[in-house]
Amino acid sequence: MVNLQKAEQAIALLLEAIGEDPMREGLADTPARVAKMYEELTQGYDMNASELLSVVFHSDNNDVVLEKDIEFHSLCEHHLAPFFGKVHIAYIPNGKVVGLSKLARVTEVFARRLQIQEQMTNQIADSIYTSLDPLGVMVIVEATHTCMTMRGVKKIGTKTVTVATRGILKGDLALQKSIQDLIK
Ligand SMILES: Nc1nc2c(ncn2[C@@H]2O[C@H](COP(=O)(O)OP(=O)(O)OP(=O)(O)O)[C@@H](O)[C@H]2O)c(=O)[nH]1
Ligand SMILES: [Zn+2]
Repeated sequence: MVNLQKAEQAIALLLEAIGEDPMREGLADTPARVAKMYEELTQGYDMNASELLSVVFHSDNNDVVLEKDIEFHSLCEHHLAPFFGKVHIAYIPNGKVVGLSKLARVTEVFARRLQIQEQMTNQIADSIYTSLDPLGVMVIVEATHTCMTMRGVKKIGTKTVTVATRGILKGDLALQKSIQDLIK
């Protein structure tokens, strides 16, 4: 849970630090707004992935299930700058499948935190691998980091791609390739 009062004080201090007057008309409500925004952007800390993935359905299918192009927004833990893009989640069921919306919800659980992209990718893969006990999981995340585009090296157009594989997908390059082809 975010301590809203503390967050408001911090934002007012930040405004002062950059030479602004936090009491001027346009900024008077800004500390409260920004505190609420951080509450929303970090609500993943209060969400539980294994609870979300506890409602499963029996299925004899053991071919790939892919939910692709799940959009996400997160905050990089180094600069508190947004990074955003798409998550693609593939898994090979082993008797259990989960409602498709839950894959998007699991993405929210881990995106709505201070993150680095590699860790977010691994956390999504691990939660599905642990909760569904599938034969394999592959998670691919493609993102733009505003800490690299609007500041620092300012390399507009750069994308970061991270991959996490679990189970039989770890060593099976042919299966990995067929999932990548489905994503294209
Ligand atoms: N591996 C990884 N690095 C990230 C991620 N988000 C931001 N970074 C990087 O974190 C690094 C932090 O580097 P520092 O040298 O401590 O910070 P900095 O001086 O602000 O670095 P510059 O961005 O190069 O100006 C930068 O290279 C960022 O590009 C992420 O999700 N994963
Ligand atoms: Zn950053």
